[in-house]
Amino acid sequence: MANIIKHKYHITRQDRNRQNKHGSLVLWFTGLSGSGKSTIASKLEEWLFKQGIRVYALDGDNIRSGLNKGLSFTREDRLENNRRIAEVAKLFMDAGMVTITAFISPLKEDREQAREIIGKNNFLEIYVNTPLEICEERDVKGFYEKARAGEIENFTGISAPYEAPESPDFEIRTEEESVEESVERLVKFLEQKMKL
Ligand SMILES: Nc1ncnc2c1ncn2[C@@H]1O[C@H](COP(=O)(O)OS(=O)(=O)O)[C@@H](OP(=O)(O)O)[C@H]1O
Ligand SMILES: Nc1ncnc2c1ncn2[C@@H]1O[C@H](COP(=O)(O)OP(=O)(O)O)[C@@H](O)[C@H]1O
Repeated sequence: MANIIKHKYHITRQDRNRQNKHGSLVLWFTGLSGSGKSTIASKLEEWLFKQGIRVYALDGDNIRSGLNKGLSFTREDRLENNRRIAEVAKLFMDAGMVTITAFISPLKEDREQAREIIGKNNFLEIYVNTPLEICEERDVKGFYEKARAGEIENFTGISAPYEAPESPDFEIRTEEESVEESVERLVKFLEQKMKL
C-alpha cells in the first residue's frame, strides 16, 4: 500500500468485549436464495438483542442496496461483494458485535476468502441446507420462475453454481425443523463457542 501509514488506536477488541461482557465473532450464513438465511438470521438477531447482547445482521438490504450498489451477479462481482462484506463484518466484530451475515456466498472461494479476512478462529460457517426444489417451490420473490424463463441470468442454482460447504460449523435443514428450533439450536451452539 503506497503512502498509507496506520495510526495505532488503543482501545482493542478485547477491551470492548470486556465492557460488553461477551465476546464477538462472525456467524457467516450461506445457502441458496429462499433457503431461509434472512428469516433465521433475523430471528437469531432478535433473540440475542433481547438478551442484551450487542448484535448486528448484515443482509442484502443494507449491503447490496448501499455499499455494494452497482455490483452484479457475475463471478467476479460476487467475489468482490463477498470480500467487502467480510471486511465490514470484521470491523463490526472488532467493534465488539456478534455479527451475522446472510448472503448466498455461493462458492467455496467466497467463503474461504471471508474466513481468511475475518480469521479462522472468529468465523463460523452456518449452512442453511434447503434443497433447490424447496427453494423453488417457495419462490419467495418470484425470481426462480423468472430465472427458469431466462429473464434473470446467472441465477444461483439455475444458471450459476452453488457449492455446498463440505464441513460447515453448523447445518440447518429447514424442511426438518422450524425457525424457532433452528434458533434454539444456534443459541446453544453459540453458548458453547463463546462467552455470551
Ligand atoms: N442472479 C442472481 N442470483 C442469485 N440471487 C440473485 C440474483 N439476482 C438477484 N438476486 C437476489 O440477490 C440476493 C443474493 O445476493 P447476495 O449478495 O447474497 O449474493 S452473492 O453472495 O453475491 O452470490 C438474493 O437474495 P436472497 O434471496 O436473500 O438470497 C436474490 O434475491
Ligand atoms: N424452517 C424454516 N426456516 C427458515 N425459513 C423457512 C422455514 N420454513 C419455511 N421458511 C420460509 O422460507 C422462506 C425463506 O426466505 P428467506 O429467509 O428470505 O431466504 P433467503 O434469505 O435464504 O433468501 C421464508 O418465506 C420463510 O418463511
